Amino acid sequence: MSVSPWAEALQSHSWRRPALIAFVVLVLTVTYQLLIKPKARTKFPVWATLEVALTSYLLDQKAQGRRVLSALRRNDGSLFGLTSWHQLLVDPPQVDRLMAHAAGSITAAPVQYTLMTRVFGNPDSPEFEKKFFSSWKELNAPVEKLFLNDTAATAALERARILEKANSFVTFTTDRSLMKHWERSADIKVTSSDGVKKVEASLQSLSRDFGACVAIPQLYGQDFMERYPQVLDDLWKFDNDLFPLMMIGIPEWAPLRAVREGRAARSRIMTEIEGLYRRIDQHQHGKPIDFDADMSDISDVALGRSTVYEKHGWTLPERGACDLAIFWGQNANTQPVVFWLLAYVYSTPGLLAQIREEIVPYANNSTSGELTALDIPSISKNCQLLKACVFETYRLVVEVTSIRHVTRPITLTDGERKHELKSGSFFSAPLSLVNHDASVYRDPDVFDPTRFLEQNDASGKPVARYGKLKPWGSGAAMCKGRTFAEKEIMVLGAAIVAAWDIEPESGKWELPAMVPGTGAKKPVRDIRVAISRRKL
Ligand code: HEM
Repeated sequence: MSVSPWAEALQSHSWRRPALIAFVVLVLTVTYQLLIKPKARTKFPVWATLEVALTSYLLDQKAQGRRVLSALRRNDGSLFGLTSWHQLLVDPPQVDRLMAHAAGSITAAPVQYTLMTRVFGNPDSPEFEKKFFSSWKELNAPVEKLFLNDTAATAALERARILEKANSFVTFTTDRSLMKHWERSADIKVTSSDGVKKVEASLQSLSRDFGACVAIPQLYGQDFMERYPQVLDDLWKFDNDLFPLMMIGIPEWAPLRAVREGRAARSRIMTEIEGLYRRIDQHQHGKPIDFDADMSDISDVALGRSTVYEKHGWTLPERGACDLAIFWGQNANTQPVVFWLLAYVYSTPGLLAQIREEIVPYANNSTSGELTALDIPSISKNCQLLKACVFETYRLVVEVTSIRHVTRPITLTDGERKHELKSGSFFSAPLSLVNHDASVYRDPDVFDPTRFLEQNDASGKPVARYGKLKPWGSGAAMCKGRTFAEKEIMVLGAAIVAAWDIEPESGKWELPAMVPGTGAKKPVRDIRVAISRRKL
């Protein structure tokens, strides 16, 4: 989860004006905050979000930007920051050392608390704060057990009936009531040319919602999806409209349509998750279950979190609001990455054929193109070119800033210098800044998965390695869903590539420009494509 969705926007030249506005807002906010001298600083300040964005933008301007920053910043060396309350660290080896500090010195909990209260709709009250800080570690444990553990993540994907779903990626129907859930927002049209039946669709909506329909039941069960048909519309409305505005401190009462509709979507999601946790509570206490709902496939994540919520006295509405963070975190980055991966693989000349050759032992088709077998463990283990494509997609579309609160003073050795990070301050590491640096990645704007392929010394075969890429953050608070996310992206990518031919409706692949998202970037427009069963 990145909290600097505007950083990327500021890196494009068309955003210079917003950069200037952000700078002015930043200076005013810092001055205001310093003047009123707030007592507690347990929340990540709004002005620091803007500071991350502005600093990232200026650093990307190389010498010129660094000159401006040098004039403004408080420290020198690898630290950039206007105040002693928030410093930005840009040197990757330093970041790794700093992030390796024990939990007694740095923590991500106040950052999570900030998101909980600023974005996910929880009350910012002393009672809630106490409840949150006493349980957040315990609440993360069930998430780690399922989404971080290799065997558990693979088993979850094996339960997700991906083969069957991938064969119905498009169903060649225009009757909305017969469509699969993921087809409903893709503006489907059924056509045929040269005797081949095709579906015209919006690729981003289709692939993003397809991924969400695979993932969400692995968290909350199928019944949740069926009981709440608007779930995907609400998720993306909250993610696209409300989340970035809340992060930059727009008040909830702001008379903006995006805020009003985003809040309504958020409130519907929270109510539905609250209803789910009521049923889980009934199930766990042997009581009659609302609607006699099917509870057989609710994940151990939700069951385990329910136990922790109960232990710490969370009310049902609080459970709904808190779990929104997990629901959002499970989907907000993963599903856009599935879209971009497909867009890159289908549009890069020659790559589709190479990937198909690589996955054929693990994703078999019948002569009519339908998938007949999908070997999930082998795809994530053996398909190194596909994995390199996923890494290259992360590099191009995932924006990451790790943020921590300092709980004990830290002395940072920075070459000849020593910096003091004081207790109670925050520091941020904009980890994806390096992803666009031509001295690290040659031709950084080009999609080239081979940059992540290295030769394995023992086998002599190519193997995909992360190198300097850090899509999951750094240190102990690194992403708790990364194993599941990466497997999901690879397997969905493999299944769709194996079963479907996809061509741009315009006749020529043109990938849309990107705008900052809440982590993964979003296309400025969807891509209209024609999809047909793969010709073998
Ligand atoms: C491509 C997909 C994903 C990306 C790029 C991603 C990225 C990230 C990043 C950058 C962080 C912040 C780490 C830091 O502060 O250093 C994070 C945190 C987190 N992510 Fe993910 N994530 C993805 C998918 C998922 C999934 C599927 C889940 C499952 C629920 C998940 C759950 C979490 C949680 C619980 C945290 C908070 C960890 C903590 O504070 O201890 N993420 N993620």
